[in-house]
Amino acid sequence: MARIAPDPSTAAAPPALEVVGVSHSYGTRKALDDVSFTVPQGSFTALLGPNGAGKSTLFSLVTRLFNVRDGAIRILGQDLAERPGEALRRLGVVFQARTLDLELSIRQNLKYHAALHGISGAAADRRIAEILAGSELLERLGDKARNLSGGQLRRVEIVRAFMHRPRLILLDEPTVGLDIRSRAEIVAEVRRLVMDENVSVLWATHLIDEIDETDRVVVLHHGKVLAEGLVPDVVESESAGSIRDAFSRLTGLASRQPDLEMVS
Ligand SMILES: Nc1ncnc2c1ncn2[C@@H]1O[C@H](COP(=O)(O)OP(=O)(O)OP(=O)(O)O)[C@@H](O)[C@H]1O
Repeated sequence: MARIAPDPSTAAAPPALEVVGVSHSYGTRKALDDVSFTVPQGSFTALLGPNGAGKSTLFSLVTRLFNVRDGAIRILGQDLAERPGEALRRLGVVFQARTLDLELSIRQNLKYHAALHGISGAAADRRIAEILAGSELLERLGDKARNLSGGQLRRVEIVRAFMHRPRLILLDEPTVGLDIRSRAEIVAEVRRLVMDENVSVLWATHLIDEIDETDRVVVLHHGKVLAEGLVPDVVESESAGSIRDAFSRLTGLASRQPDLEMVS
């Protein structure tokens, strides 16, 4: 596997996320096979893999929906099995499936989540105003979630994930099912929040066009990590012309497709 050395400037801090030798099976089907990678602090790391690569399984393990039976996962140095409370307190998650209560207003959805993290009414209102400064969603806070578009609902879920000031954000294919404009808005919004709040991101996607030249990328295929590193380094190590080309060389999947939706 092509594994590129991490940026030395971040080497001293514990990684935001460390996945070490993690395997997971559903019955006899191995979904993750000895998976190891890191998300350095302050990085935007794309977890790139086609449908069925194992991305959601990995997210289920990091969020403790499933127990880690083989290997270890650490969030900012805290072992998920040994100190789950400490580790999960620093984590914000946007799952693939929609999880807002459609009968509650946007404000109620955000404040309910804040309350679960011990953030009281006035502090939660201040935090909402802070995250949504300059966004048209500020004017929609009193609207029921059911009256928002799919792209707006996704953006509210992203805001919700940031409410308790996590240090690491996981997003599991957050733009699935959205049109091109909404997708671009969401990618831009997350990148802006990452800069403003100095958080680390693991962004699972099968869409190569969501990956930026400055990102780190972890290529996952059939439950195995095939490459890990900054995009230019992965491209170079595969003697490829682009990350799409590098992905194609690593996985043997065709690179002409606009995305990887149809391959697995
Ligand atoms: N509950 C389950 N029972 C059995 N097999 C499962 C289950 N969930 C996932 N799998 C299998 O595990 C493998 C990895 O699936 P996973 O959903 O983690 O991949 P993914 O990269 O998230 O794909 P997608 O983008 O389609 O969600 C696939 O072969 C899938 O069929």
